[in-house]
Amino acid sequence: MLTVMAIVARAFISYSAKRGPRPLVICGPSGSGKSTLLKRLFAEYPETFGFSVSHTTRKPRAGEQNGVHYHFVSAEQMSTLIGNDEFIETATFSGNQYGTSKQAVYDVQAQGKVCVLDIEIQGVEQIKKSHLDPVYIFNMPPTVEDLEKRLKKRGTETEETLAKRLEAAGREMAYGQAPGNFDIIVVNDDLDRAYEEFRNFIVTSIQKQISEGINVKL
Ligand SMILES: Nc1ncnc2c1ncn2[C@@H]1O[C@H](COP(=O)(O)OP(=O)(O)OP(=O)(O)O)[C@@H](O)[C@H]1O
Repeated sequence: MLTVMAIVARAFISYSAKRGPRPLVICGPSGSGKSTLLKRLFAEYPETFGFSVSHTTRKPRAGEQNGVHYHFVSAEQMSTLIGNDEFIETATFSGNQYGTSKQAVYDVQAQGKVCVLDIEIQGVEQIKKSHLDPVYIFNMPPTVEDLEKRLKKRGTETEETLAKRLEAAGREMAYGQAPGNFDIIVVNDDLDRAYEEFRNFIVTSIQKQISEGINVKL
């Protein structure tokens, strides 16, 4: 019995090692500070992390390269990919479809980088059904009142979009705090303190993977 378990464990480790480092899912209400934390993380570890290249049905703009800025696809190709369950998350903005494919995440892993996925709850639910096996981080503000203040101060919202974001925040915070949904909940109260907790958790996880033979630069 022990031998079978050892074989299974070894097979799993070698499978993961081939795939590369585990992706990093970061989820949290709009305005909770995900971009702020990620920006600091990328600045501190410029070679460790990467973003996946999304698919889109919108036309390329001048200077945009297929496979670099986006994978540009037709609406028909997009539907086929969706039908084949290729995406972690899809969304529609002003008539165009966008999506993060599982393959795009594997491509980042193959470069020995930790693929960062800044996704919403639906994406988290999708990814839990996949084989991507990421590390899950939920980022939240101390209170919804703080969130409102920060979004107002950021100056990016109309009254309507602000109301929508705050309404979604209540649902998201309940999901984020439900037992078992995330590996860690980082409350973004004081930015320096929150960043330290965020960074230390990620670095510890990467160091563990390195000790298991995964190749990633830290
Ligand atoms: N700990 C903090 N204390 C005070 N303000 C903060 C803190 N963290 C972030 N902010 C500010 O709050 C605003 C929202 O942060 P940010 O844009 O990083 O959020 P986000 O979660 O990435 O939002 P979105 O999902 O809409 O992109 C920004 O103006 C940022 O400077």
